[in-house]
Amino acid sequence: MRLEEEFSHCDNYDEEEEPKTMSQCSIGALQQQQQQQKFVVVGYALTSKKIKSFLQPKFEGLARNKGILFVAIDQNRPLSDQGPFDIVLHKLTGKEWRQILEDYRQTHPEVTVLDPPDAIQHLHNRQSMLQCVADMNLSTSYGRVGVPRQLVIKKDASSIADAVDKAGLILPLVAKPLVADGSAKSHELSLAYDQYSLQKLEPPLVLQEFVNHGGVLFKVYIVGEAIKVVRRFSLPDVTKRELSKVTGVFRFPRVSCAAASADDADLDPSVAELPPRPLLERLAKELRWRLVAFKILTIISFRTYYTNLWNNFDIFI
Ligand SMILES: Nc1ncnc2c1ncn2[C@@H]1O[C@H](COP(=O)(O)OP(=O)(O)OP(=O)(O)O)[C@@H](O)[C@H]1O
Ligand SMILES: O=P(O)(O)O[C@H]1[C@H](O)[C@@H](O)[C@H](OP(=O)(O)O)[C@@H](OP(=O)(O)O)[C@H]1O
Repeated sequence: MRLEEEFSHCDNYDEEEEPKTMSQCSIGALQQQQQQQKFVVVGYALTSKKIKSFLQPKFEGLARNKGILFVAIDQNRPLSDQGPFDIVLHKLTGKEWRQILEDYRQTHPEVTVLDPPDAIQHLHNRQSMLQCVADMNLSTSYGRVGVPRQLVIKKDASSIADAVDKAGLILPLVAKPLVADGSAKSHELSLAYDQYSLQKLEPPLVLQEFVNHGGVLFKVYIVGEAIKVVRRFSLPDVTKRELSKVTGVFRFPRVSCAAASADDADLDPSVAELPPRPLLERLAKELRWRLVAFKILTIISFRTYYTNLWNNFDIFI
């Protein structure tokens, strides 16, 4: 990437600020900047939903200040005729697009494709998405890292109750579409309280045991070495009493989206305590995740002593 070597600008750029003016940095430095300025060009191929949420004018301005230019890829024209790009950033799926990217990578090895289709294939399916976490079998001094017990139902809603019974999954169950392709539909989740209602679900889906976690979870963002953790409100715990009384399938909206931030909320310390940094670093390292966001649920019933919060917990991702 050309950013560090070739693009030099005034020191101390504040992420929130406009570029510095002449009076703020030396004329010599500015001239040097003009001579050396070479933008990192990011060609992007994203859905209109993603463009709206991600490419906000403020973000584009900030990127420009840092020497990064975002340029839309025209999907109706050959990729090789466009650019030149330093990076191709995409979040599209489909066989045809995959092939286009693979061909482009062959002919343009100098361009960083984020991410190569092969490397992210497993993320398009909620079952394979969590498999690497399960396979890792990570047990640290902070606790065991695992995934909620789950079952995949490919088709035939009438067979779900039997399958759940055989697998020994305990109700209530969170039902998630198997495919995770970034569409609004792929985020439509439901909570099934009783065996009989399971037939109302729509395969293909993943059924996951509901993990009580105190109504707050942690969303972890990893970019290279940088790790950022935020608190989000989540589904409330399901009590035994509620379970004995409630039946049916309840669809729920995106409960832990950015608008559901719990960072400034006055939370019980037993649910507010952030996951320990070394644990997150270990997770990122073990999984070799370089650019990712994931959620951590935990079981609060294990949180016995405040001073010992994150010791010996089951940590669910
Ligand atoms: N096993 C579980 N036990 C309890 N709550 C869960 C479980 N799985 C998911 N949830 C709740 O459902 C929400 C959405 O689940 P998940 O993150 O798997 O779906 P998503 O579509 O990837 O989410 P998002 O819409 O935030 O991208 C979580 O934020 C959490 O509140
Ligand atoms: O805003 P946070 O809490 O980081 O949650 C993100 C989800 O984790 C992503 O999965 C969403 O992207 P996709 O809908 O492309 O999967 C992403 O969708 P968006 O980019 O359309 O906002 C977000 O919902």
